[in-house]
Amino acid sequence: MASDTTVSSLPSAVVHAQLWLRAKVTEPVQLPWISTSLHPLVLLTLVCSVLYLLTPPRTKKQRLVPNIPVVGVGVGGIGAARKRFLSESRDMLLEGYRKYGGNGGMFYVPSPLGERLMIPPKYVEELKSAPVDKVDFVATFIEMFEGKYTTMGSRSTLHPRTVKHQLNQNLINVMPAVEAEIRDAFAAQIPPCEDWTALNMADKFVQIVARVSSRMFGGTALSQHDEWVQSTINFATDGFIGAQKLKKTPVWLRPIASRFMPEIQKISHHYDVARKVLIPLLQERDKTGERPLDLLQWMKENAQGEETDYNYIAEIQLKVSFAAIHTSAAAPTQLIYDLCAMPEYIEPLRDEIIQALREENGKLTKQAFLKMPRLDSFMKESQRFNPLLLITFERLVTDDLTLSDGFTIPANTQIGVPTHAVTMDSTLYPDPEKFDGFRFHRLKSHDPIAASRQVYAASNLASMSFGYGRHACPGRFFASNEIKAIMVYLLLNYDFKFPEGQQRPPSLVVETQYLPNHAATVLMRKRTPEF
Ligand code: HEM
Repeated sequence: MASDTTVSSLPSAVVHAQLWLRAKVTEPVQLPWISTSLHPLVLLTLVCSVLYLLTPPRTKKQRLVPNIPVVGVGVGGIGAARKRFLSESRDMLLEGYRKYGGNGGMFYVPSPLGERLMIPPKYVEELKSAPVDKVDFVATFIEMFEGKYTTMGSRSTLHPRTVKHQLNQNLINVMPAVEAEIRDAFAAQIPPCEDWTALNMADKFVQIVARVSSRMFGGTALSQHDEWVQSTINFATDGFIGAQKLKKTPVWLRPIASRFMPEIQKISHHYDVARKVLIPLLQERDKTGERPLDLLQWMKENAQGEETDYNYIAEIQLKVSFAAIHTSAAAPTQLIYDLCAMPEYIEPLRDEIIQALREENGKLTKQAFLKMPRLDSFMKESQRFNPLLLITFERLVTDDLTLSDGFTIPANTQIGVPTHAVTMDSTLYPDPEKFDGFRFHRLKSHDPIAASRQVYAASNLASMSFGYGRHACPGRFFASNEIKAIMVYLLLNYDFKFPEGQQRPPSLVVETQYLPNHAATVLMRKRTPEF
């Protein structure tokens, strides 16, 4: 058995993130600048003045609605429960939903952000169209990723509106380039695998998806630009680790501590790379008049006012990579783990793909995708068990908000839907604990009218992995095609299995995130593809 020593001996940024989280979750942050040789009094005065200038206003206090239960509070009180949420949110959400959420009830889950109010579907319908300044999507994101320091989160509408319109209208037009990039990225990332070869596929998929996404963002000028591709990957990882470190630092110290954190410092380097690579590309297009079908060009053409500044477009393009790469790379990772754990699904999926491609002359057309309902179903079932986010539709209610039945959500309440727990509800999903890879395919065949509600990219009250309402993920249709194209390539070109004795590796809970395991390996062997 061979092993991929060149790459697997260099753990990726995400592995670092996971190892860091495991190791440091209880460690206080060390501040090297504290051990200075300045006189203690001078030091104290200096520190106090800087803190006075930099300390943010105190965050407003949350008011809990009486009679709504708070789950998971045990002997250690609310403080211990909030800490527990960091690594046990999945269990706490399942407990809350089973006890109180099932019949449209509400509950709070304690978390470091405060007690989050889990709301029932009837309120989601009403809140999905509430004014954005009252039910704030971006504020939650900024809080979650310490956006004030990491820059994660953006109130720009340039990228959501461009993804929603131009990208979604061109989904099939971008596919040939996506397919070509998948072939190149696999060739670059996966060794020959003539015999079974142990690979860390979680890392490989991050690299592959980063290249494929970059191809859609700006063609080969981006997908073959290694510095850009690595920055798109590390921008997210640095933001994620930086945010986790900051969360363990007292609020009043964050303005200073953030300046000394290597991850936060690296974020500005990623912006430098984005500007260095993207601005000349945009200027070149001005000169030649070239209008390629890619996101960068569509954003350039959609931009208005301050958005037309190429610095702005470059920064936003980097932020799109945060939304697109680790999210989409998680899916094939979870899928290969599921297929290794349940190899009985491999041949039926392969057969379906071969048949669909045969009927479409070997091309991944829109029709070809429609002829792969089992693959779509398997992807959705895999996401039901291992979604990237355990809570979605996260919003901050900024002012007291009274709903049509008279219930008032107090100002400064973080709301959300316990999406994963909802998909484990037996009234919505029969036998929910059973992994049934083709359940959505059967549902679609029995009820063709409701079929669109059962597809991977669907967003409805029973299926909110991509969120819901005006901020529902606009990239989900592209993600669905991209992940399918990767799985088609994988299933046609490789056999795969777990090393002897290895079980399906569990996902890692980090607050509301449920991350694919980056420590496991998969044995890969090349096969002769039919197409
Ligand atoms: C499997 C992959 C993906 C998952 C699981 C995912 C998930 C999500 C979720 C849960 C939201 C928030 C929705 C809400 O709260 O209602 C979101 C928003 C967003 N996603 Fe995705 N996403 C994925 C891929 C992508 C891709 C490939 C792109 C870009 C091409 C993208 C672009 C965005 C943007 C721009 C937003 C913000 C929408 C807004 O501000 O209104 N996502 N995504």
